[in-house]
Amino acid sequence: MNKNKLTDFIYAAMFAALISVLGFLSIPLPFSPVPVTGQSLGVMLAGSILTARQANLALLTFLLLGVAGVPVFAGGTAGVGILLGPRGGYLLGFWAAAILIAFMRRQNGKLWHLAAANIAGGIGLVYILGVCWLSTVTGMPLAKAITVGALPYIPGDLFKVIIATLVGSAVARHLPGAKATS
Ligand SMILES: O=C(O)CCCC[C@@H]1SC[C@@H]2NC(=O)N[C@@H]21
Repeated sequence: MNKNKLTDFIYAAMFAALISVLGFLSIPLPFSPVPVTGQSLGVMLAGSILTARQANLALLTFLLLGVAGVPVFAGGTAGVGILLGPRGGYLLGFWAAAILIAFMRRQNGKLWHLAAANIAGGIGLVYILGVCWLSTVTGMPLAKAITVGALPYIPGDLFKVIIATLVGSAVARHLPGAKATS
């Protein structure tokens, strides 16, 4: 295996582990099947720091571990049932979001570029896939799915955008081969 591939696998494993650990920060909401979770912060950090290829590998590893029964999904859950259940769209959204953020991030770009990428991927894309899936799987009308599956999470996820943008830009500057943001 060449050095670049090894680096990709090491970074992917580190971020799959980070997202899994942040999944234990999970707060159930009584009115929704979707918990507040730290996972999306890990997803935004992956997109903010890794290349698109590394982010893809990280999220693929995270999803495969969860499907294989390792308790990496929110609140220490696992299994294909979670992926096919009401929360599955958010999990697929995580995958797409990490790749989108990494693609949108500009080399030596401004901090607000990274913040915009985190909002587009970590909130926009995750919510679109999550809410549409939630509505389809549960039979909930779309408006209700937006009310219980998106609106309550916006303040917390905007806070995660700020953290991921500041931490991501600082870390990326010091990682070999990573893209710096100023
Ligand atoms: O079951 C899982 O592992 C996925 C949970 C998804 C939670 C979503 S992600 C976007 C929104 N922000 C949160 O803090 N929770 C929801």
